[in-house]
Amino acid sequence: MASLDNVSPAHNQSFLFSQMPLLDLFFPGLGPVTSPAWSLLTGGPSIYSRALCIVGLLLLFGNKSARATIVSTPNRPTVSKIEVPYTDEAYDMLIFWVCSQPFAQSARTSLAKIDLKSSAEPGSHAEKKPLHYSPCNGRSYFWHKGRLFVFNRQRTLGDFGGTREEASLSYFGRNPAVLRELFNECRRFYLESVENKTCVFEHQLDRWKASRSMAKREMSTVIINRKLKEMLLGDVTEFLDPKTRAWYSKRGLPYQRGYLLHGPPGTGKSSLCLSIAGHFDLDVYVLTLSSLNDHSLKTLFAELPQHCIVLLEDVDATAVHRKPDGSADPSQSVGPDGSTDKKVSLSTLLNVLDGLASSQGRLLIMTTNHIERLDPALIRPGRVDMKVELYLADEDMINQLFFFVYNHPSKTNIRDDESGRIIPQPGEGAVDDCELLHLGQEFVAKVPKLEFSPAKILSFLLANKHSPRHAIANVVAWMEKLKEEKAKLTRITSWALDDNDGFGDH
Ligand SMILES: Nc1ncnc2c1ncn2[C@@H]1O[C@H](COP(=O)(O)OP(=O)(O)OP(=O)(O)O)[C@@H](O)[C@H]1O
Repeated sequence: MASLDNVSPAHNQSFLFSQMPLLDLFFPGLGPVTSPAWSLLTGGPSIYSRALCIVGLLLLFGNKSARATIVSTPNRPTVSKIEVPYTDEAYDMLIFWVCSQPFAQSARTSLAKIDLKSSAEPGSHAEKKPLHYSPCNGRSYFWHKGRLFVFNRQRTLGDFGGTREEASLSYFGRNPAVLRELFNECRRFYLESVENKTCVFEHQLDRWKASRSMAKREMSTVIINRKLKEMLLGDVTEFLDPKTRAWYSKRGLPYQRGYLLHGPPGTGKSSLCLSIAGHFDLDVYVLTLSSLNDHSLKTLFAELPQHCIVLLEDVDATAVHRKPDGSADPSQSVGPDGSTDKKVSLSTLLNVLDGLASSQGRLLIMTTNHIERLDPALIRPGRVDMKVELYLADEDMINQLFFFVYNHPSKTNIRDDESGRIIPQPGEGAVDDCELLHLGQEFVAKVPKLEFSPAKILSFLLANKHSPRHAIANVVAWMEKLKEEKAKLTRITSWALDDNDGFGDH
């Protein structure tokens, strides 16, 4: 790939001469004038000014056909074009590829954003918040594999104060296969960049949009009851088996499966969902019911791809109302604060979950801290096929969490070639396997069972990650502190309630 802007003058010149027969093909009559013009053009400061020179020369000296070509470019039928809607993942593929190309760096109009994906090391003030530029609101001309293309991206003000974007890729030729080949290249480039990552999609109005991609979370990093984990993995594996799909299809059943992950905060519900996505290489589509209405919910379900996870987090927080006669209220749902301005009705939610408008092969994962608050219709078999309860840490989980922190694979892999023993890592307070086993037992003995969430224990261990002995020495004091904080919080809450009551009495 080469842009007119980003090649050294000498190289640029020879490169451009190699393109001249091609220019002749698309701009009949251009050949005789290009030769002296190239030397002028290759020294120009930007692609824009060079493009202007070309246009000027053609209009001045070109024959009738060349002038006509310029005037109607690039909307003439001699130009092939692919348009890409903003809300499609193809848009991300194109923009991602474009931004990696040299011509993007010299675009005259760009969109500047903080580069959230930058892997720059924190610390240096000068390198904080690096910027990322992408061509915008204008045409960029570029050469790719000996052909001239045009990238065009327009941002306009959309409905409700938002921005609308659209992009297109054009090619000076009639063969659409050339454009498709380039687009395929964009697709491959994009897919390579998200390999070993889990892509998360969120909705903007009633369209899905890729919001982030994150490193796949390994199943082994989520510490839950081992049998439960095996059962869950087995169930998903069987569901995603192509034979199961055929089985569903023969019986005319919607090919989809629902899971409810429930349990106290910090027990790993969201983490488990992400690790399932990582393990089975599925993308996650996050639904936020509170920002949707019936119509957008239906549209979003209709636009789900095959084989994906739909995640409905904290589903109790947007409980949907029933009518007094017990049927699902078609017009209202209630937010956690009791307000009735949310617009997804229970009946519509149940319908979309039943799969009438849904994709084939979707896994629905709902999470909640309060299963008792959910409408029974929402979690009846067929809509939720498996309920997975996650607990506060029991003995086995405390032990697993301890080993997860101090015996991480990255450390155990570093072994002495001859003895096979772990080589202590400097500054890590490293201990050998046997000692770690004893320390683990000591730690487990000090922590009460089913009292702390895995999130809390993990956070404590991470604060002591360099030394398991420190963790053991500090764990009792840590638990005392947590208890004190909890008691303080309870006092404040009851004081606030008493105060409110007292105020109300007056
Ligand atoms: N069982 C677990 N195994 C490993 N890490 C866990 C586990 N539970 C929680 N964590 C860690 O604690 C943090 C919070 O976990 P997560 O958000 O998955 O919990 P949750 O149950 O979804 O919480 P909430 O109900 O508050 O949304 C994450 O950093 C996660 O890595």
